[in-house]
Amino acid sequence: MSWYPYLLPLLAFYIVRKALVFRENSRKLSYLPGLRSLFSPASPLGVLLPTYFWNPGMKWQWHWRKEAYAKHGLQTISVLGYLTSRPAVYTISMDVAKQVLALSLKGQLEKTEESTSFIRFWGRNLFTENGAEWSRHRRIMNPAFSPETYALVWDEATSVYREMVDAEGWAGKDEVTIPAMNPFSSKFALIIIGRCGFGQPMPWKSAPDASGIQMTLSEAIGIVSRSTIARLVTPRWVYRLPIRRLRNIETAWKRVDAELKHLVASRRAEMASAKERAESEKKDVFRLMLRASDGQGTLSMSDEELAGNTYLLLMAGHESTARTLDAVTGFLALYEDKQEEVYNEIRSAVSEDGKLVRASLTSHLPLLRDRTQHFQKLPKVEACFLEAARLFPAAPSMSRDTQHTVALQTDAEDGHGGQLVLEPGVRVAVDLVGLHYNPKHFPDPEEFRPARWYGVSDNDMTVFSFGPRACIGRRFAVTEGVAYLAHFLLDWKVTVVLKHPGETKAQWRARVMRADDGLTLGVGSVPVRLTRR
Ligand code: HEM
Repeated sequence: MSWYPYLLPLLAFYIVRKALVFRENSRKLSYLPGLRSLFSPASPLGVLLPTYFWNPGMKWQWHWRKEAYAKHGLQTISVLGYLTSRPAVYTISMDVAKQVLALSLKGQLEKTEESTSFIRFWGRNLFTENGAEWSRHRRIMNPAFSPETYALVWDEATSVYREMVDAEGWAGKDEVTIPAMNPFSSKFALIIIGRCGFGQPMPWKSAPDASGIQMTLSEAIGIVSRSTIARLVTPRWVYRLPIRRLRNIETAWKRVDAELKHLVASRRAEMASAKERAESEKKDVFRLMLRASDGQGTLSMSDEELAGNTYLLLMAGHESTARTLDAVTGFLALYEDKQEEVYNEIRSAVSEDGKLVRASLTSHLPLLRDRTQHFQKLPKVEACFLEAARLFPAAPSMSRDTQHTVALQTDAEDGHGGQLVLEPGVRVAVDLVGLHYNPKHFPDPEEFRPARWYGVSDNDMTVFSFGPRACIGRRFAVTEGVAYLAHFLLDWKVTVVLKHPGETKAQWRARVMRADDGLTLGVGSVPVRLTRR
């Protein structure tokens, strides 16, 4: 029997249904002007299809942001897709952002459906949970982010940097040209999270894997992080089709999954043995998390949750830092005067035996801790890392869904008459790209100006979100970034590699420092030249 006669009615049904949904969504936000397009940015088709005039895509905050907000003279706008279901509101106002993030804890706004669907791959974890469950995960994980962990991060970052220089053959050279920084920063960040996050040996030159799957763990993790968004919006069977690229993705997911389960099981066994626990001096994040979990009695974590959090740490703690390192390298190559300032600061921190002792985690860290840990301060290096993360925020938006009617207070400039009332089922996103380029909060936002971050407290480091749900790994990331940059910039002067002799620095910036989207936001390939100091 032919199915053609049913096609037209089915299509008509689909269009009418979408039109009704769109009408209902528009009603919910009828008072709030904003962006209208075929697909909304976070919908499956919106994610899969590239940015085009009818599809804002995942990079809309980059390409369409200025027009979208400026057109209506608003700091908070609505974003609706004609063919997608969830009505959304995006804000670049700090006041509104703070309320959104605070309400997340009071149960009025919760993690989005898409965020919680990560459970499908990873199991329940800190990122996917809300309310009391979130607080249980956070309580168990907090002790794992301690000064001892950061000391380990500094030491490992120092060793990995040295291994990289030797293994890549840069040690004996006066000049090295690097077509793209990303393979190095990505590998660096992966090894750091492997060693400091999970206590895995992970050498720079990793041996091929013995599990029979022809893919190293690093390769597999790279593929997993690049394909996470696509896997969220495509069914599993797609990856079993006889297409090599798709099969590789499936293999990578299996490889990482097996590795993490093995890690959980082996560390559990280790912890179960009291003797080994007493002997084990290792303080990686995973072991500390497991210890804290054991100490929580009925509030401890299950194996599934441990695996979920392991996945989370691996993904959240790897790419975001690597992408920020790419961006900061690019900016320092462009702004040579800033690089010189930073270099002088690093030189002044070198001890008499020519070594860089551990730098402080954040510039305002209590002095007492600094003294006990023999930490030094490199505020200018830290500020460069934060400024690059402002210009290219690895997590470009933080989205929540309303559970009840929510009222957000707005100021006069936002033009909503003092209050925005959102019905249940509306998505609210803090547009971190827009907020970071909002001249009200960051004057001359396009300029790389690290001094903006001098003396800023942890709570005001917007790049890591703010409030109690801010990034748990922020000090981990900052320590790693500062340690890497301090060693790298002490050895090398970094300059841009131009495409042709006539290319200006402004053209280089426009060509290279462009948004490249994936699981996280960052720049693409950063071609630089290293000249020995
Ligand atoms: C430059 C590097 C990093 C940036 C820019 C960054 C940014 C962020 C942001 C903006 C959030 C909030 C997301 C939201 O509320 O929707 C977040 C959450 C989180 N980050 Fe990071 N992060 C970085 C590095 C790290 C590292 C190194 C780790 C772990 C080792 C980590 C682990 C996490 C976790 C577990 C959460 C969820 C926290 C919660 O929901 O309570 N991040 N990060």
